[in-house]
Amino acid sequence: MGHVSVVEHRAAVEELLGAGTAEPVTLDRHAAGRRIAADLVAADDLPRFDASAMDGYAVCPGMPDQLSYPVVGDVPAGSAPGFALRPGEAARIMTGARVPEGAVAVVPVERTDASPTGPAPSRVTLGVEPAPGQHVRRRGEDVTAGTVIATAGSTVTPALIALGRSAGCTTVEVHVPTRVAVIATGAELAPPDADPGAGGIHESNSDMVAALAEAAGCEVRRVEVCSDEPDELRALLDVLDTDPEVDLVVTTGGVSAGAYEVVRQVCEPLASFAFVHLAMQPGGPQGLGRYGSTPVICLPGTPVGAFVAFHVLVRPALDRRHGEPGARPGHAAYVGRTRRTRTGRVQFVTSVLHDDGTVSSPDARHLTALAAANCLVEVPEGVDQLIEGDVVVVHPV
Ligand SMILES: Nc1nc2c(c(=O)[nH]1)N[C@H]1C(S)=C(S)[C@@H](COP(=O)(O)OP(=O)(O)OC[C@H]3O[C@@H](n4cnc5c(N)ncnc54)[C@H](O)[C@@H]3O)O[C@H]1N2
Ligand code: MOO
Repeated sequence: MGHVSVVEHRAAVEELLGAGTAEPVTLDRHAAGRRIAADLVAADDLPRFDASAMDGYAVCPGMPDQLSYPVVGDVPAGSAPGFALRPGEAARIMTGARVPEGAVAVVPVERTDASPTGPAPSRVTLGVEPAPGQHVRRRGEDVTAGTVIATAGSTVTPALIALGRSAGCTTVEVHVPTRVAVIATGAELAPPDADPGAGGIHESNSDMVAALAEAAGCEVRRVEVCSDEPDELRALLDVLDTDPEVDLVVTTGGVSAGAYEVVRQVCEPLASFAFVHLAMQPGGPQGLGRYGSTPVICLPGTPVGAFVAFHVLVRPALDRRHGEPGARPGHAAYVGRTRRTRTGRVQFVTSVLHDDGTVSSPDARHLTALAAANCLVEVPEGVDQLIEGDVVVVHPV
């Protein structure tokens, strides 16, 4: 095992995963939440034409104080008025309908002597003198064709679906989720519905890692649990390597120094693989490489180690592939009892960031602390204790 820093290993994971791809998808509800890969440009003006904002009368005053008009037409929404208003004329018009050429303003029906229902009258008298442009939504006043309405890196939201569709866009270019297979390894692992027996344990990593991958925008294609038999793992990896719908395999367990480290036994002989013990705790033992042509990332078996390693080492590479800005580390003042930490390695302490901006690391153990945590406090290699008031680096999880 070589000695590699967290930063170096994170870069190696990024290099192994490479850049992501993009695809056009229909701009519909299924696109909501997708990360946009290329600027989205309005295909049409919005509104597409000068449109009425009210049910009422479009008027073309013949003189400044004209209140009484002959009604020369009726324009329901969806129709194209086949006439132009001449000075002194009015037309009945509905909200959203295209205003006839010549119209200067729209007067709501409530401000006239006309009935809101029934056939259009032959004359209408206004209760107010309209201001020019009143209640007319001008063509392109919201957005004009060719304008960027969403930039690469932003997300498809329900509001963007409304804007994009209204502006005539039918598709949007989005990042393609990385398709992931997860394999938890270990002879001791019993599925949730099985009795673990005397030496077995309840298996948990497979679905934890799968859920972490989904939270990182991946599509999880397979979730497997494999024994410590090298042939079984090999057979599984062979299948996944020939599956064109798997971009990445993440394994857990079998990477440390024991006699039955199935992941190392199968992968370490392969030229592209490297197994290392990072100066990081938890999650120190790590491996990566290609099985055939498929990138494989090997996380340690301890659930807390696998969780932390996923966050610290794998998530940034996935974020990059998916065009995600990624959660930025912050700073917070440590509160609570003095906590001893081990030097010689970077430690990621499961912690709670409070609303007042302070952070504490409850003295709970392992998975209890992980389940209660909303962040990891990064303790640098040379630091041997956390004291109240210390300003620490905090990674949201
Ligand atoms: N002699 C040494 N022993 C160990 C070292 C070392 O450097 N020298 N490193 C320790 C560290 S740190 C870690 S982390 C673990 C990593 O070990 P493995 O990746 O080989 O994982 P396993 O041995 O398979 O399992 C470790 C632990 O986690 C439990 N586990 C495993 N998989 C699951 C699962 N899917 N669901 C729930 N729990 C799981 C497993 O039962 C073990 O208790 O090695 C240390 N040892
Ligand atoms: O590196 Mo391990 O137990 O500390 O996850």
